[in-house]
Amino acid sequence: MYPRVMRLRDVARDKCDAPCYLLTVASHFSWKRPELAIDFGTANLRVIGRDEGIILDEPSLCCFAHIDTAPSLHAAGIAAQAMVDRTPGKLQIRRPLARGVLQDIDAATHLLRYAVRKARGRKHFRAPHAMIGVPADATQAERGALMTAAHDAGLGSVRLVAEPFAAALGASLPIDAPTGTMIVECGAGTTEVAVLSLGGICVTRSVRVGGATLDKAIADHLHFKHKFLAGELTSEQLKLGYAENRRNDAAKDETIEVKGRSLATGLPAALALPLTELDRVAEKHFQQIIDAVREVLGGTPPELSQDIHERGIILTGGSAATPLLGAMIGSETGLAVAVADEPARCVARGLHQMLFD
Ligand SMILES: Nc1ncnc2c1ncn2[C@@H]1O[C@H](COP(=O)(O)OP(=O)(O)OP(=O)(O)O)[C@@H](O)[C@H]1O
Repeated sequence: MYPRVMRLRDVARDKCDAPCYLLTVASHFSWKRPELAIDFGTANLRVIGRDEGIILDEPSLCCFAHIDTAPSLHAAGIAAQAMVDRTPGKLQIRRPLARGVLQDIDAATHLLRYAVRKARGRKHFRAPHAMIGVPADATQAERGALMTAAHDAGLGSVRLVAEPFAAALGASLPIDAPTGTMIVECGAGTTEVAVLSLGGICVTRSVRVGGATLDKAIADHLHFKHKFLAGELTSEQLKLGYAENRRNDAAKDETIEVKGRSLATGLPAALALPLTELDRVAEKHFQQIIDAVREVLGGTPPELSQDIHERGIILTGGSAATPLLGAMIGSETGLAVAVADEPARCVARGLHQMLFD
C-alpha cells in the first residue's frame, strides 16, 4: 500500500488543537468524491455544483399542510417565504435550523430533498455525495442529526465541513500560509470567530447570535417600547432598511417607517422609528459578538496576534453588511476591519473550492 501524501492543510489540522475542518468523514469517503456542496444556514440554503457553482439559493423554510393525518410538504424555499405569518390554520411554516443548528430533522429532510432535486433535476439516478457546512462548535448530536437528515433526503456519502474554514476560503484569504488570519462569519443564527493558519483553525469561538436574532431584538423593542407588533419579515425588512441607511451615511435624526399593528388601538398602523433607536438595539445585540472577538484574540498565540495586528479582521456572512458591526469591532479592538465581497456567499464559494480538493 502506498503511503498517503499529506497536504499542508492536513498537517496543519493535526497540529492545531482546535476542531479540525473536516469534522466528520463517512467511511470509505476517499473514493466518493462529493459532487455537491450545501451551505445549510438558519436563513438560507445554498446548493453548489462542482461545474455550475451556486445552483440554488433560497430561504431555509418549509410549509407543511395538516389536512388529514401526517403533515405533508406544501411549499419549500422561496415559495414558503411568501407564506410566513400569513398561513391559515391548516398550514404551518417550519424552520429546519435555529441559531445555526438543526432543530427540526423532518423539515430539514424535506428541504434538503426539495433543494437537491431542484438543483440537479431528475437527470441523475445515483445518490449524490455531498459536503455540508456546519458551525465549528456543532456538537456530535447536532452533526449526527444533520447526517441523518441528509441521508434520509437521499444524499450519498456526506462530509461535514466547519463553516469558518469554508468562509475564509471563499473570502480568498491565504489560509494555507504560515500566517494568522482572523475571520468573523456572522450569519442569521450564529456568529463564528476564528483564527486560521497553515490550512487549519487554530482558535475559534461561536455565539448563537446573528441577523435573525437581531430581527427578533428589533421586534421585541417595537413591542415593549412602542406597543407595536411587527411580523418576522417586517422586522427583517426594517433591519435591512436601517443597514442600507447607515451604509449611505443617513442623517443622525433620520427616521424609518415600519408598518404593523398598534397594541394600543388594535388597528393596523405605521410608526416612524428614529435610526438612533435601532443603533442602540443593534449595539446591545452585537455586544455578544464583540465579547467573542475579544475572547478569541485573548486566546491567540502571540505570533498569530502579530499577523492579525498587521492584517486586520475580515467579516463574512450576510450580517457582515450591517455597518455597525464592523465599526464596533474596529473601535473595540483597534484593528482594521474589512467586509469580504458578497459576504453572504463566502461559505458557498469556499465549499465550491473544496469540491476540487
Ligand atoms: N445587506 C444586508 N444588511 C444587513 N443584513 C443582511 C443584509 N443581507 C442579508 N442580511 C442578513 O444576513 C442574514 C443571512 O445571512 P447568511 O445567509 O450568511 O445566514 P445563514 O447562512 O442562513 O445563517 P447561519 O450561518 O447563521 O446559520 C439574515 O439575517 C439577513 O437579514
